[in-house]
Amino acid sequence: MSTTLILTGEGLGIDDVVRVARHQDRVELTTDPAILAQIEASCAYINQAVKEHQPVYGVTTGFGGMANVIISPEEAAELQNNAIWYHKTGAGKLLPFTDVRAAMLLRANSHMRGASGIRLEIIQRMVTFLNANVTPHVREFGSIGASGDLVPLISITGALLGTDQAFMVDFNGETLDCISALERLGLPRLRLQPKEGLAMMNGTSVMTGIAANCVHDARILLALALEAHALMIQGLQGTNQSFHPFIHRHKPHTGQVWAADHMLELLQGSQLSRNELDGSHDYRDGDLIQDRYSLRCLPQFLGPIIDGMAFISHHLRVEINSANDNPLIDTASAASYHGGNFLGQYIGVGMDQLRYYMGLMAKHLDVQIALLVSPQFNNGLPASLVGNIQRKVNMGLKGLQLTANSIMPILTFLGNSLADRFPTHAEQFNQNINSQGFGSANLARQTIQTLQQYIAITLMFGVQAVDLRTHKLAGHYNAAELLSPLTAKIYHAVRSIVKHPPSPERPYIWNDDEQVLEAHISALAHDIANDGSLVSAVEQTLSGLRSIILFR
Ligand SMILES: O=C(O)/C=C/c1cccc(O)c1
Repeated sequence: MSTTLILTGEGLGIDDVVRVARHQDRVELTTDPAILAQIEASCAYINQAVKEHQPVYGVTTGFGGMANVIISPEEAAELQNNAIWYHKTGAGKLLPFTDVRAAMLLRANSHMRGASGIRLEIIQRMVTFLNANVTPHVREFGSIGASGDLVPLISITGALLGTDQAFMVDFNGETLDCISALERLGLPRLRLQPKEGLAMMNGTSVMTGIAANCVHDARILLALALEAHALMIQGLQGTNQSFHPFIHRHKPHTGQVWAADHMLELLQGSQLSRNELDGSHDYRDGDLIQDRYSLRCLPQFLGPIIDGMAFISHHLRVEINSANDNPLIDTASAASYHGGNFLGQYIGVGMDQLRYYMGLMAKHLDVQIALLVSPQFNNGLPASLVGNIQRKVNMGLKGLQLTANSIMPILTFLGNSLADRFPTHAEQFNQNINSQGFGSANLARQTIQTLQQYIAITLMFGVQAVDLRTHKLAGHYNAAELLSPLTAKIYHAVRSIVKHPPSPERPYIWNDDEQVLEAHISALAHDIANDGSLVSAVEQTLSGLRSIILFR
């Protein structure tokens, strides 16, 4: 259901950003007189400072490493408008429009805090663009995340104002130059007044918008990964004893305890996994008395990822609701302060962490797949999870594992940090520390899209494994009858997306030449990326995560 979001500069959540960016929820600026008066007062402060020749960075001086240049009142507006031209230097592919929409929303929200000295008319223009589905073209290279996302934000600014035809937009699916777009919207072209160029470009909104979309997706992938593990544990006939509350009470890290409790919930009622919560140890002929680490230590391994995601989400939310340009105007004290809220280090470090965690998650799932396909470790299932073992020319999920094995190393590679690789010489050594937050967030998007493919594959392994285990235990292949009620939901969702409904006669994959697995991967990954039925099937896991990862 579409709602209207009111921007006040506070209280905006990650899910709000996603609703506007991806689902076209409407946006309005608050009509709260105190907030509007504050915005006006910040503009009045700037105009006065210009008139009185007061030394204020970027208002009556040049920018950055040229801040020693004095700017006269006559030149003050020109300084801002000129910034649009020399920052029109974006390179590479266009950013997804959903990320640019998130960026415009966050820039407007930031300005509503009334500390930036920008007119309401320009803030409103971002909202008009959002509601009319007009999205400026922004390129993937150009920001070092230090003085904010200067180059990407200027692409937005030039389009909003109609500075030149070189600034292009997507107008509801049509590519247009910004001047034609403004005509269609019935809006005049605008010029910036003193400080407004800095207010627009000197902030973290693009990297933060990308990060919000990525964190939303990462939470879904974490939920799906937990459910895939639950399927695979049942496929391997693992025990629930490793998740016993007694164990985790004695090492009560928040994420670890939650993961253990949740695995118990996910496995509850399963007739495939071993129920040993009473402390019994089900000795199996010649087999290990306890599960291997990828099963037994799951809460200890995933716990730090869950806690880490909570940390990232918390700081992302603070950034979303921040004034992040320079200088900031304190109208109550009739002062302006030179600082550096535009340094996107929380985003840079946060997105580095996010990619690192996603890489760890993939590595964990990859080893679970390896157990499943290896008769030495899979507790009696066929090699490579072959369905029809009567047919010798049948290799099962061998090719699928190769694809998984080709993706996992890329995900762990993408887990490398970027924030520590900053150029100290940037912008005449003025921006000599910089966050690389924009680059890190762009890499995070790549991680998310790659992991969506990987999780799709993981689910295919989980589903085939539980069908084969069901056959071993019950003599038929319909795992839905023996799975825990919670994991039966994701099982059904997978079977329905790949258009292979459960059957007592045969597992998901019987003979190699009966289906194109590539098409299955693609259909499942598409469903995940679009919050489809797989995401609905794991709602209980998502809502559990919501309780410990700040989800708003
Ligand atoms: O040092 C600062 O506060 C800002 C540097 C800056 C801002 C805008 C455009 C630039 O080229 C540098």
